[in-house]
Amino acid sequence: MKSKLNNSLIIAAAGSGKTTELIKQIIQKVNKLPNDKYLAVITYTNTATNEILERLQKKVSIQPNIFVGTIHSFLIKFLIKPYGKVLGLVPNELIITDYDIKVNKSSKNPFIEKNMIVNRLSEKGVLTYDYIVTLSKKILENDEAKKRFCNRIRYLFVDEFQDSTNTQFEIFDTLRKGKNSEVILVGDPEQRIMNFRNKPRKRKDSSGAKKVPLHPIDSLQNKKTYSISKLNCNYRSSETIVNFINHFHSSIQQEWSNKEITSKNPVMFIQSTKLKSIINDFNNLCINSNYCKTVPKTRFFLAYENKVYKNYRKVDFNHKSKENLPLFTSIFEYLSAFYNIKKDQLLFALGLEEIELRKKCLLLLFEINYNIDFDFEDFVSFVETTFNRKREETGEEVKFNIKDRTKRLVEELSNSMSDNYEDMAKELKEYQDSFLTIHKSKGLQADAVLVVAKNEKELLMWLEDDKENRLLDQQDNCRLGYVAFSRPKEFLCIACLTPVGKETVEKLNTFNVNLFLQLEEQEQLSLKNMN
Ligand SMILES: Nc1ncnc2c1ncn2[C@@H]1O[C@H](COP(=O)(O)OP(=O)(O)OP(=O)(O)O)[C@@H](O)[C@H]1O
Repeated sequence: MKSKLNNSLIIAAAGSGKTTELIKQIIQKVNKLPNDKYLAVITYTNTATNEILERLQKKVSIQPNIFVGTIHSFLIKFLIKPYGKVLGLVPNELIITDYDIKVNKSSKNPFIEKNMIVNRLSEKGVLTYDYIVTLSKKILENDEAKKRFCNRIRYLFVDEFQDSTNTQFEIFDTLRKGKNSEVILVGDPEQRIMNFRNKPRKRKDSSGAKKVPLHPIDSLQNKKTYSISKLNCNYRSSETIVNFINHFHSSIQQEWSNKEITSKNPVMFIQSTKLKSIINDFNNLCINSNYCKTVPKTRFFLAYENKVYKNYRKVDFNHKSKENLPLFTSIFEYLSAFYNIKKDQLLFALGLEEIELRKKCLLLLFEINYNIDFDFEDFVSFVETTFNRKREETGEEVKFNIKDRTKRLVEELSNSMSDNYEDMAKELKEYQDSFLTIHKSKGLQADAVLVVAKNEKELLMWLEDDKENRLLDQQDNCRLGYVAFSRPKEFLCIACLTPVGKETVEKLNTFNVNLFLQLEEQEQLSLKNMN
């Protein structure tokens, strides 16, 4: 007899051990899975896919009817390959590309122009990632294809559901509506920070006014179609940090659950406004047991934009072994193409010691991977100045006409980097300090974290504690604050690069944040007050 289907949305806030819960639920379902049906798990990255597969393998045997993969591989396997050709929507041979088509901003209607290019490519069998989703939706308009799709999958798990687009959700929801499958969505509404990539389109409401619709992870919480459950534990952070982040979460109040983290370090606001002093203060606080009970081993320096820490992103390389890490091989290859020099001649041609070259490669890596506002024009001069290519003998600058090739080369490099994400995470772990954008810090954790706002407005968005205002935030600003504040295990410091007003200080006080002003500045201030 078929067991009752329970479609559910699991709200899993930061540090709640989401993957552990996901694995537990998958195993329960594997035990009930009929041989002729599939259990599918949609993950957000290849790294997440591998982690889930590895952890599952330890507990159950992975049968061919278990699928774990990204949304695009899921759609290709279950919709495009079986029905795309039959329905005459794609030719026989398919090429899948993650190339993002960009049309000229000055174009009259960039949206239509992009669609035309994407459609023309698909006729030739070249499918972009975005188009895979659109095409899948089109396939599901065919009743027979829809029926077969629904009959094939018994259980569908979706990890990081907050980052799905509305169209992706409509595809998952088709399975729920088919009444033969169970859909389990897992995510955290407060960690939805990919709007810059998945911008939701405005739709007309009943009064005819154009509005951006709520993301399904928010709207489903008021409907009965999915049963809602919440993971209330926080296994990552100290009690003070859990209490602090609870002010901002719109749907969960977490409990401090990792009793091994007994320190009650206060959350600090560093009042200096110069980055150098802020970092200096943070360094001092980390080694002052009145503020931070144990000296942190790993630390994150976070900001919205990478450029905040541009002068600090140098990492000490001297203790590294000389083995060729895959990531560096990719960068060496990139440089060799960029300068048109054979790989083994790079050191000589650039006049650098190997250790120097490696340090500079790391700078390049940070620039490509962590700078989301990255500009190709600037990038050429960034590479040229970083490597400062001069003729050894004469010191004369050597110039190449490299601009045209840059974009392609950088894309190739950044693609190979995302494949190597695990290695990169390992490399980063070797360093005690990591300078990251908030986007890149998602899913990671460190003992101590410094989060720097570029101005008071940004800080106030991060500190927004009104649920309605947070829901209406289309730019992810409030949620970026939540992601950053929820990274530390033991110690959290916040700072702002512009002075903050009395009201902001009062707001910080209501959240039990302690203010820190360096002694010298305190003295200057009291002198000023006396005069
Ligand atoms: N059931 C558990 N008991 C004890 N510790 C746990 C449990 N689950 C996870 N942890 C630990 O808690 C920390 C946070 O877990 P994890 O990174 O899986 O959280 P998450 O839900 O993915 O958080 P985020 O959404 O912020 O990335 C990790 O150090 C993990 O080892």
